[in-house]
Amino acid sequence: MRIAVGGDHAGFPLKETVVTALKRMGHEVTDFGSYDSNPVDFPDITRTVCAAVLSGEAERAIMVCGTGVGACIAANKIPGIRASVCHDIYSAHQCVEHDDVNVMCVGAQIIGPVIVVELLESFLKAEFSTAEEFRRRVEKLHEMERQFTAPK
Ligand SMILES: O=C(CO)[C@H](O)[C@H](O)[C@H](O)COP(=O)(O)O
Repeated sequence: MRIAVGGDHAGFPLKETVVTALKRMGHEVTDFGSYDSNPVDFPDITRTVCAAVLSGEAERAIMVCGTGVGACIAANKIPGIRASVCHDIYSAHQCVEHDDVNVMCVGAQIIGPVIVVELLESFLKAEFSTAEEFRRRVEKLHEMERQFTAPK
């Protein structure tokens, strides 16, 4: 799978683990930084990573910040992105199966290099259910994006 990865300064060390693990699993990885621990604002990297998903350059994305929360808020501002913070294995696959999540956000200040690899495996193996109720609910998310997106 083609995966976009990004993170801020707080996420940088764990992002390196994420990139290495994804490549080892055989995924095609685009690393959008940051590339060191110098302070960077999470909305800037999140915007770039999510743009790669929306353009089709990447099928899914992983964002790493301190808690995963800031990146998740930023990603969910972008129509077409469904992001979730996932720090447990059940959420990591259920969020795809039920909610068609395309960006998983994790916190480097919350979890470590062992759990993050299991989260990646769980998230990337999962597929969106064909069940009508889940399709209907995600379609309602699209309707909300259209309703609340300000006209330009
Ligand atoms: O977790 C985050 C946002 O939800 C960020 O990655 C930062 O860790 C957090 O905002 C703290 O910022 P700082 O500049 O590292 O103090």
